[in-house]
Amino acid sequence: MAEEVKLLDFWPSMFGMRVRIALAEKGVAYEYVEEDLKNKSPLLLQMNPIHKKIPVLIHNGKPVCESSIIVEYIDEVWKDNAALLPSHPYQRAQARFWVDFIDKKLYDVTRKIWGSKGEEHETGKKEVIEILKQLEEVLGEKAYFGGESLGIVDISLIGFYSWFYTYETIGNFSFESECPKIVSWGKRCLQKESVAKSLPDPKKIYDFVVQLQKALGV
Ligand SMILES: N[C@@H](CCC(=O)N[C@@H](CSO)C(=O)NCC(=O)O)C(=O)O
Repeated sequence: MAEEVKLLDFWPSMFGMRVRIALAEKGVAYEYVEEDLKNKSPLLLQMNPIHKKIPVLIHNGKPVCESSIIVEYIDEVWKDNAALLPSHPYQRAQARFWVDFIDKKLYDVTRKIWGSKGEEHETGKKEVIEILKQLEEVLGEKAYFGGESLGIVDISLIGFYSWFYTYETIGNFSFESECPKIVSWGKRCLQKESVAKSLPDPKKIYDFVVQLQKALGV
């Protein structure tokens, strides 16, 4: 039976971008299915009945949910190409720690920047910069969080980089002056075709968020 790979996704999602990049890094052909999150498809509800969220990878009819779990699954199934996780158990544990840090910390505080005003908005800006400065420390002088090549931590963070223009424009600040190493790391990642073809135009994300703010009455 021919291998069937399908990705239920939503174009501005930094979580969906992770899976797109992982599949591209591995050279896996797949069917991209854009979801309307205001009117979720029966397939999404069937394949992810617990969270009802994207991304969902459907591999030969079987769903895998949660973006960082999907990236690890892709790394384990399509072993031949670029490894996305380190091979040494301790280094794998460290990579998973920083993926968990990004998941626990970054999404909620970035949402404060575009999803709220006043004190909450200002707090969000400060917290995002603090988190990115912590990640700058982790990156140090390495080219990537994965060392000499893109790894799961890079893949987990780079989707947020495509939202930087939105955060800076709405928040009226510059990541370049706050965390220059993260900005140059993002540009470096975008030199890779697997990243460049998976991340939307930052200005398209900004236009989407402005519409979202109007809809939410922000
Ligand atoms: N922990 C999960 C988060 C996915 C998610 O929030 N998906 C959003 C779109 S991106 O913000 C989603 O599907 N939202 C639909 C909903 O909340 O109903 C992961 O890493 O895959």
